[in-house]
Amino acid sequence: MNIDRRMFSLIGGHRAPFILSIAASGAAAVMVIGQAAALSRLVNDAFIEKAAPAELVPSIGFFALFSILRMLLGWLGHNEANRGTIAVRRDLFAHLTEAIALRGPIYARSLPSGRLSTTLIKGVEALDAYFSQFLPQLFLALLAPLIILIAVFPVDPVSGFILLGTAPLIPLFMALIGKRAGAMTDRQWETLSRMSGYFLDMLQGLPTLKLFARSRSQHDAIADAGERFRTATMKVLRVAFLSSLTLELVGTIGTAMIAVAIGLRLLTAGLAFQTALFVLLLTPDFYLPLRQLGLKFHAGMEGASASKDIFAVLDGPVDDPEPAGHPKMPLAHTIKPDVAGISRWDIRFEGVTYSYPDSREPALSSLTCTIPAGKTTAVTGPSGAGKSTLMNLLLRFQDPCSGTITAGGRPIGEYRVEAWRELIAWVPQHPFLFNDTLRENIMMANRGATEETLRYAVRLAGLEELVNRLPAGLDTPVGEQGVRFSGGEAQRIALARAFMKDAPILVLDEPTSHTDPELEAVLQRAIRTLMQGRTTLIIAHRLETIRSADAILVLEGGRGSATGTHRELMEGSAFYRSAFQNPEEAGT
Ligand SMILES: Nc1ncnc2c1ncn2[C@@H]1O[C@H](COP(=O)(O)OP(=O)(O)OP(=O)(O)O)[C@@H](O)[C@H]1O
Repeated sequence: MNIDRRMFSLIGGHRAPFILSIAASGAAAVMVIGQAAALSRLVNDAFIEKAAPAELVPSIGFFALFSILRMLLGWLGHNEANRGTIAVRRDLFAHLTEAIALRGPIYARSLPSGRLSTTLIKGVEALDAYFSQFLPQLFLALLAPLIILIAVFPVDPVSGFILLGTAPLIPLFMALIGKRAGAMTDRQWETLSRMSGYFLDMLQGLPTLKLFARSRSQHDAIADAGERFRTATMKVLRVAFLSSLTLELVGTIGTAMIAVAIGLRLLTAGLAFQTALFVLLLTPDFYLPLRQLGLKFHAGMEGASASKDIFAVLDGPVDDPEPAGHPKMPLAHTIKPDVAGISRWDIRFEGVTYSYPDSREPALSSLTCTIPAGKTTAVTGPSGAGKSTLMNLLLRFQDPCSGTITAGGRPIGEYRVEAWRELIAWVPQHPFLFNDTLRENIMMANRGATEETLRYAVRLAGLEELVNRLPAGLDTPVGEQGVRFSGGEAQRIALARAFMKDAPILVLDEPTSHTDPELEAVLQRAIRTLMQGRTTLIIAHRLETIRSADAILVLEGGRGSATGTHRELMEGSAFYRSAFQNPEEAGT
């Protein structure tokens, strides 16, 4: 019946509106009894007792009163269920985005394209229907027939027994159908996720597909996925249709049995007309919530299927709420590196090994090295050597499989992830720009910063001229993923963010693509200013950057093959020598 304890747990602190909704629906069921009682009395008095019109007024009044109350309570129940659902959805969305953020970009990238967005958008939407429609209806289907049964039994036990005998058939059939429908809805959900993935892949890779004349085959793949989704949906709809038909049938047969039994007893005068009418009026309302549950059954199924993906995201690693606490790393550039104690903030990798899931070879293997506090360490090595993996481990986008990374006298895993990341400013090679103004894109690094700090960061990042050229200056929208900026400009925006954050640790991935020499010089100058006095880890591609670093780490095949200064490495590392002996040869 799609009642999942974990789904209930999502309601969390928002039980009140749901309880109110169920109570209102229960009270509406009581009003139905009042309505039936008033109407049966009215008809009996008018046609059997031939009462005077004035004597009918109280029954008419009660009937109107119960009808209005029923309507209002129904509305309240509906409204409260929606209110509760909106609160659950808001919380769920926040938990999901928090869980995804905590797992980091490696996790997001490891999922098939579109899966995460389908979970976030369609999944949460499917749960919406589960909470606002299916769940209240489920309780109503349990409560309303029970209330009606309590009203019918004392006045007509025969009808009471018929109702009692037929009602369990409905959940029984639903459970039988549900078993099969569950697997089908799961398949439908799976094909929907795959289809979204194809769409996203095609949109993102359109230039590549065009260039290799493969857009036709991708089009066919989408058509295939669409067809599979259609087939899966039709199967689900067939079962949904069958289930509501079955429930309708049970309801109709039950009503017919009661009508026949009442008719026979009316003929033999074994039953009063008013009682007979009262029971007959209530019978459709007895089956109604159960039949309506059949209609909402599909929403319940879809919600249950979607919840599997949602829980898979929520069940990810959680940030330990009671870890060593907030690391208080001093801003290295405000302290001279030789001050006693700063070396406590050296970042040490001790026997760190990391293997990607489904990978045979570790990306990093027993790496032991130190990134001295307040100094610049350049990391270099051939493609695939593990440089980005090292950076991701430091940023805690992933955790070592074995070995430890320590800073401030503790393994960094003992700090709260968010608190640790607060210490780091990260300038990736391809920074992400959000579809907002330039100001917001820079301010996101430090929401509380003043306009003066913002202007200062813009100047240090060499963005002043660009800002002056923009139509609305800092308030110019950057467009989706920063379409209006070049790669070099986006890099400088990322540098401005880092200046704004003013964090003691700086992690940078030096851009490999060359902009024009003038801009290049601006970028390099900005990077050098930013690095000053901070604990910097830079994935370096240019000899100039590497030479200016305090220490150089050469990675090869996931292992630290050499460390030292430029001069030492020229002598001691074959890779380093071959890569950098010619000063013009900059890239790695
Ligand atoms: N998400 C992933 N899943 C599986 N293997 C991965 C993943 N990311 C990287 N690898 C593998 O891990 C190894 C190290 O990759 P990494 O990206 O750290 O190298 P890199 O030195 O940064 O390379 P480059 O200079 O080309 O960016 C490579 O063999 C790569 O194929």
